[in-house]
Amino acid sequence: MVNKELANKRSIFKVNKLNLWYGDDHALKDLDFEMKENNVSAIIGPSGCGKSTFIKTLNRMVELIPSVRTSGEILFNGKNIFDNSFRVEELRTRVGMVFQKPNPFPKSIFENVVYGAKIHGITRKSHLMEIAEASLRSAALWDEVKDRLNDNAYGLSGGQQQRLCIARSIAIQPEVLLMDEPTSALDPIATAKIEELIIELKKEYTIVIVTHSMQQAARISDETAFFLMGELIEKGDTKGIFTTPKDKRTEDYITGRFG
Ligand SMILES: Nc1ncnc2c1ncn2[C@@H]1O[C@H](COP(=O)(O)OP(=O)(O)OP(=O)(O)O)[C@@H](O)[C@H]1O
Repeated sequence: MVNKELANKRSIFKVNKLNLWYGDDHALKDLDFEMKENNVSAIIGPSGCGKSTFIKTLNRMVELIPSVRTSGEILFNGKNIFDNSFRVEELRTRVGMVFQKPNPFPKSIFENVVYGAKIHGITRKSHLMEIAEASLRSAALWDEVKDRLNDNAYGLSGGQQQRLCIARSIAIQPEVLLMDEPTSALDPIATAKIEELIIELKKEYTIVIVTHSMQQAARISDETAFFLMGELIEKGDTKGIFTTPKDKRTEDYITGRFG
């Protein structure tokens, strides 16, 4: 069944025939993938199938590894991110990333959130304070930290640190948030908070989340993509993928026959 609401949404990323090699290792194979605005896409698949590589390609972070070579195109708002005219700094500003392990800087909570804004030349204290408050509110952390903004971020719990990292990403107003297993280092309560936050954030952002938890993909994503050995086997409406997968390999994976 064609999801009409989804079909009417604007395309943020359109990936055409993407291949990626680490030296001789062919890690992504002929991927086609489309991502619509204000949607949560979950990427699932067994270890080593290329999930992290794929999302790190979307903001060209993967190119920090010298052996990487790519072919194909990734259109971001219609422009190929591999074109020489596309500035990688701009791409990474508009496509933020949150990692598996929370990685705050060894600075105060406030300095963590406004780090990107300062790099972009904002210096006025009142403006930085506005950015910090808005970002921390969006990341559902404001109430917990508003009285200790000058404390070191390392004093926060793991779940709070992860929400701080989300606030830091939001502070530079990206369009897309890439999340690489953002709850795998967290307990169930902190995980539930991040999941609620993701559902709230999709009103303003387009989100791609890599997850090993199929329950998590089912709870929070609109679309799910199943990767296997560098190939995109199947992608579609999350409910459809989990109830009536088209490919036998997807079915085997979601029913726990391998992975
Ligand atoms: N820096 C690297 N250098 C060389 N090969 C790499 C590098 N990173 C990943 N690979 C290889 O690329 C393939 C895909 O790895 P990737 O980390 O993207 O998979 P994944 O699905 O995210 O795995 P996991 O679920 O375990 O995190 C694997 O064969 C891996 O060994």
